[in-house]
Amino acid sequence: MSHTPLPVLIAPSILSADFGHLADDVRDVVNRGADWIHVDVMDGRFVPNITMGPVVVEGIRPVTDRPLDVHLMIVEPERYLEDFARAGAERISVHAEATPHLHRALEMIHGLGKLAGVALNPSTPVSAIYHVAENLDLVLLMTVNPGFGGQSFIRPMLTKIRETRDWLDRQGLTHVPIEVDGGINPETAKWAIESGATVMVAGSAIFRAPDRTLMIQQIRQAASHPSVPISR
Ligand SMILES: O=C(CO)[C@@H](O)[C@H](O)COP(=O)(O)O
Ligand SMILES: [Fe+2]
Repeated sequence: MSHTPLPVLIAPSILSADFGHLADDVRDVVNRGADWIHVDVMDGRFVPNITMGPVVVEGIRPVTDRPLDVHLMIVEPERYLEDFARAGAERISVHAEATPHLHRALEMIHGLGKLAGVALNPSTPVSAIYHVAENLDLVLLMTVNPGFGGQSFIRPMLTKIRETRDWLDRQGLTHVPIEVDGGINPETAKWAIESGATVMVAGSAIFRAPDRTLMIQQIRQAASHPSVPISR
């Protein structure tokens, strides 16, 4: 199966930014090459952590013209879609596990004029999105268990990335990117890109890098370097 021609995009997760200087950190990663800004919304119910809501999206919206990529890790996401759309999200991803009405949630996002993504936990099979093929602008595959930054990439997710890419391509959805989220660094990005993902979310790797420009470049170009065996 040939690799998708979609460009590799870098989406720094502001979960690892300095919240006391959030605008400065957003500006900084944009100036250093970020394509999207990834916003992790957690409610303390879907995941065991509480982070930020629409006011933060609204606060960073004027800071950059880069797309704000909102990842909702909240139960009943339908209740808040309008708030995030109004706050300035460009894309909104909801977890398949967080709503019994996934199709409706995606239609709501489109009705608000936004791009719709579905996020899947590591344990959720790709078949969870079969019924919403026509409603997808993005598939977000968690490569850690959601809830926290700084965790290690779960390697068996590489098979799931490949399975998802093959399924999307078979549906004629070659334009729909796969975003990977969790434990992304230049090494894991290489594996993920070679498996068919093109949007790299990275929080700790970018915000804690001594040289953020270099880190963004290394993640973007990860797959251009010679293969090394995946160590076990
Ligand atoms: O959605 C999540 C975590 O649930 C992510 O977006 C993390 O924020 C990624 O952080 P790193 O693993 O890159 O540090
Ligand atoms: Fe995320």
